Amino acid sequence: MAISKFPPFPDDIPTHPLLVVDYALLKVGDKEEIERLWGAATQLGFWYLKNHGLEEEANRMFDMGEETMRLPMDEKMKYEQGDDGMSFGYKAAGFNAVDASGVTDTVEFINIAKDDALAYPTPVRREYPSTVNARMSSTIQPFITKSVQINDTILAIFNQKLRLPEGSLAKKHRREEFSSSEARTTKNPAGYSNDRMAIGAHTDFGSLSFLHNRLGGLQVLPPGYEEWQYVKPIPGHAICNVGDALALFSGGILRSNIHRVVPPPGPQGHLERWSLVYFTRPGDSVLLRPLVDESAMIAAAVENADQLNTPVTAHEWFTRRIKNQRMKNRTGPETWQASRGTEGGRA
Ligand SMILES: O=C(O)CCC(=O)C(=O)O
Ligand SMILES: [Fe+2]
Repeated sequence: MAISKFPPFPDDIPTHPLLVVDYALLKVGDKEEIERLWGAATQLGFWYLKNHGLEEEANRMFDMGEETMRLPMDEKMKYEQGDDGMSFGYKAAGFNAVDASGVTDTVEFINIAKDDALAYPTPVRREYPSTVNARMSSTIQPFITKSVQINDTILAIFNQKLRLPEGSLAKKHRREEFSSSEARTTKNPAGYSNDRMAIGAHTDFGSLSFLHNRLGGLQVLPPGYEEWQYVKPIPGHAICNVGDALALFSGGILRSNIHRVVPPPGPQGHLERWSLVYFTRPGDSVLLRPLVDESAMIAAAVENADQLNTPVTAHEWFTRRIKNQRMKNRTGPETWQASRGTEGGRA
């Protein structure tokens, strides 16, 4: 799935520029690059990441996604997420709401638990379609292992910048503890009108998202803006963003920005759109609350930050949000409200 085979992103529609962060420089502790990352994570909460070294793995994940979505629908449905708030597995198009009125989403996706990929061939969270199992060792494990390494490096930088004791954020994302961390390959079929939301406006649930896009369609609503802005895919550049869990841990210093997905713009509009994300999320038992006891900087920030009235565990948080975006669980606009995170002010 080489990016060059797609028509270019149109040059006559406005896009929102993101800072470009060089992962190779982050890895060697380059101070200027760390400042650039910090600026991006605290202002918009989105940035491009170049030199991440995952292009090949990402291409193979797109192949896995295509193979999986080509399976007959009744086969895919054997691995559906279900209505109890579990994220792992297959989600059919139309099974989630995109807004409070109950308009349905248009994407299908397959979510693979980090825990299952790393424990393969022993299923520890759930079972997957044959197309996933066939690529677990060759494709999914390497993609997840490298994504985890990259996100761990970024978390260690945030740990230091937030003046937390060494390893504090790492302890909330331990490899050994079960979590909702997962890889997702998403397909949005062509043919929808350009204002039909593929994925409704949301903040990401977890700590860090690492996204690979080939076509346009991702939009952000930056602070102070009233109109959605496209984020232009750049070859070789991943798009990274902060999720609600890190925003909560940091007392709002790190920003979890609202975003959504619409069909690709202009000459890309007639194409199906594929995207790939690795979501780093805290361990299931971790409480989502500002780390005020561990950092004076966070304690000072927290007074004017969004925070949960009653802290919940990461597991409770994900279950509530995933469950309440499912159409099957919808009773009215309140169900959408119950699926929201920090984007509406106090969560
Ligand atoms: O497909 C994209 O560009 C973004 C997907 C997304 O926001 C998500 O799955 O949380
Ligand atoms: Fe997202």
